Amino acid sequence: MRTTNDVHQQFASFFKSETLQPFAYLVSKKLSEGHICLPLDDAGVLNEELPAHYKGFIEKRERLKTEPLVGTVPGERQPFILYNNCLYLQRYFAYESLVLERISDFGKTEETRLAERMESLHPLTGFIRELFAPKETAASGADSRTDWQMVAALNAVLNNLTIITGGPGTGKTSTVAKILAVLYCMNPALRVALAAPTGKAAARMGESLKSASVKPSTIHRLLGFVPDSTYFEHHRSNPLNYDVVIVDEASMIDVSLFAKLLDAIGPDTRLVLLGDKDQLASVEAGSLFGDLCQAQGQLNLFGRERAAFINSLIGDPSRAIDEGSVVTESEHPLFQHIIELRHSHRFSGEEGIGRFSKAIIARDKQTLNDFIVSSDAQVLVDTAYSRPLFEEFADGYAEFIREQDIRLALQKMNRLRVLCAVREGEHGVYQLNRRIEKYLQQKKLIRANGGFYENRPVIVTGNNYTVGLYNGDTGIVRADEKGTLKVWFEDGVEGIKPVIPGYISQAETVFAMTIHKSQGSEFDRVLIVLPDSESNAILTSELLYTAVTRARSKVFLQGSASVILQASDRFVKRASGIADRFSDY
Ligand SMILES: Nc1ncnc2c1ncn2[C@@H]1O[C@H](COP(=O)(O)OP(=O)(O)OP(=O)(O)O)[C@@H](O)[C@H]1O
Repeated sequence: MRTTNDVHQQFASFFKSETLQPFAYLVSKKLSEGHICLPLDDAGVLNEELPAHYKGFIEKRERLKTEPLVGTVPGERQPFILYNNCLYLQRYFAYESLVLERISDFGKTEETRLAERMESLHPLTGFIRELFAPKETAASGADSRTDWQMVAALNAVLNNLTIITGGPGTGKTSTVAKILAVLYCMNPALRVALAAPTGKAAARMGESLKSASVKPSTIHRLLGFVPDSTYFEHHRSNPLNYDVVIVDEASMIDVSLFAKLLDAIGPDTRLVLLGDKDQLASVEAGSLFGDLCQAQGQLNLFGRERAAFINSLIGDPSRAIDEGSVVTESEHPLFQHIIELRHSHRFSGEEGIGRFSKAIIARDKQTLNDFIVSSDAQVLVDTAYSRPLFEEFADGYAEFIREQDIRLALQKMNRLRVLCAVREGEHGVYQLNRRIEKYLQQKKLIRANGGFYENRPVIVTGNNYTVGLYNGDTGIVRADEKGTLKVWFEDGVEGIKPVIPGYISQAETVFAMTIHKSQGSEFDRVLIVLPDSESNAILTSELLYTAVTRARSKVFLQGSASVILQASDRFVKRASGIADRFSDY
């Protein structure tokens, strides 16, 4: 059997140079772990990751500079690029360069349009203030602090590129609706595109933005997917023909798609990227969204001139950008381009899911311990993996099984989910799906037979463009009026569509799913089941945070105290050189 390490070894063996081989091995290994490049500064760490026969070679890294296959100047067409003491595969260096170049281009275009955009916002002051008037239902205290939603929306009008990050319920969707309202007011013929990295995330964006007349699509579809090619129809020479492109769940975009998306945005198009910087990054290499959010150290900083202009539109000084966020003008291309929404309108930071998720990100052991010892109304931690709790949660699936109406059954099925960190083992997706099937079978709710049995919830695991099904789509098996079993999927906001099981070659049962797969989805309640060994490297604070924030109202968490605390202590630090390269642009 070929192991993953063999693949890296095979890649390394492809190069004849003894100096290059260990580094080629590590670059390949790091890429498979999601890193864009190999930082060369820590010989100890590098040596730890190398197989025994390469030990000692790392000390020779200075020689890389003279290797014929290693370029040291951007633009050089060598298989490897050594830059800022990081070793890249040429292709990934090129993606990173493209992202930097396009961000810099956005800034140059903005400069030429800023005065005109400011001028056209002025007459809309009344409309804007009304649009953003605090809701009476807003959580107490929400009105007496900077209204970052308003700041984000106004920047999105002024900028060509705006990045909006925020945790669950901080109003990302509400802000998008308001950005569109302002832009439509400025231009009633506005051409809008809405997109997300996966079909599921695009569908959820559609549900959240029901009032928008535009149907969100996947980024691949927006860019014009070309079968059997890594290129898209839209790129720099054939840019997207929209006034504004809004992309949700941007933390899931890998470096290659990120670069291609930015490349397809022309000078007349605004791009707004939304996401949660604290969530898991893309499965593929790159955590660009998070890296860009971290590139300046601090978020929500503005120059005096921009702050004064925005504050003049906000009017109310208590909701304006305060002095603490006003700093000396910066040349950084992302300065005034990233806004973090800091107030959750769904969760209080004082209790429940809001407090628990904040504690995970902050690695606040004391608070996590409080939850472990005594649960609250929204978060119940079960360190004993109690069977009754598991079965009670599984009972929730009876609701969709008993629902006759397929559309309602689909909605009910998607109200709850078991989320696993891993696939294999007692607490992995496969065994938990089987356990739930067995339990529901005992209750005579289903008759699981390994195939497409009636009421089997199914997740599609690969794109099928012919049938119009995408990785992550979920459906249920039900008989049609002739008694033929079909898999039914939600289709648009109101509709459903049946697909013959024979057309679905890549699918799994989805009573339980991986946390990775759950990104971009939300459920009323989730049961998170962690493996019982804290040494599992997959358990990170991002993973736990992503799982917990999938829930709208209730989280059940099965895992030992040490596993939970260890997970929150381990965070993914993906290597990319992007933050250090902004000074070149
Ligand atoms: N400024 C506000 N004042 C009061 N309520 C708000 C405000 N902004 C948003 N909300 C409410 O908070 C809830 C969450 O908002 P929204 O869906 O826009 O957040 P989100 O960041 O997109 O959430 P998520 O991505 O986690 O689904 C909604 O019920 C919305 O009506």
